[in-house]
Amino acid sequence: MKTLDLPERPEPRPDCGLLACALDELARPGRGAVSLPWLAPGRLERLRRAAARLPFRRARARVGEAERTVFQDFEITLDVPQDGLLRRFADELEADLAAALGRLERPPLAPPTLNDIAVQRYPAGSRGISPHRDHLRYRSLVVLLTLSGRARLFVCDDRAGSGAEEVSIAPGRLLLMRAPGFAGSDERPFHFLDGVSAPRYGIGLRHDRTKAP
Ligand SMILES: O=C(O)CCC(=O)C(=O)O
Ligand SMILES: [Fe+2]
Repeated sequence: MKTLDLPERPEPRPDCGLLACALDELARPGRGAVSLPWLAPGRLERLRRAAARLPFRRARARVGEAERTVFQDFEITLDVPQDGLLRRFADELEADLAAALGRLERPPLAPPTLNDIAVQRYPAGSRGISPHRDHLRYRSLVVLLTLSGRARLFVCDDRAGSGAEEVSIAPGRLLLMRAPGFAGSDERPFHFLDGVSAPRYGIGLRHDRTKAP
């Protein structure tokens, strides 16, 4: 007897109203990052499986000199197939950001092209990443999607981690962080990640001004 595989039930699109609200909230003075629920478990698990197949390498344990040293304890890959699920997610997110920005009276940025995708993997017990600012070449908005795991992300005032405020990176959530050019400011918030108690997969989506759009 033949069995019939039903096509996957289409999942509802994420709510662009929520994304517009989050972008508006991020534009408030003093706000470095915000997070919002974004993907349902089914889609998330498919993305996590696609991420797990990528060729990771260990990140350098320390970058920068002397008091500017940043400690990193994760694996990373930038080798994301152009025709795969992760790139498709980035394309959809570009469209969702454009739609959300279109709803705002005073959009804090032009719709970004997410031309830089990094996938990171942290084992349980990892030390995470110490306080740092993302590179200057990343413009307007940094987006982190958490695919799985348990960890804490904080936005803080300096390299010592003073004034740390936690922003949720529970699986399925999208974290939005300011980058230079957001709301007419050059602000690059310090942030760090620690407390990895279950293996984390996360995707960082950015606009790198040194690459083709
Ligand atoms: O694990 C993440 O999602 C991002 C950590 C981070 O801040 C970075 O790699 O710049
Ligand atoms: Fe970062």
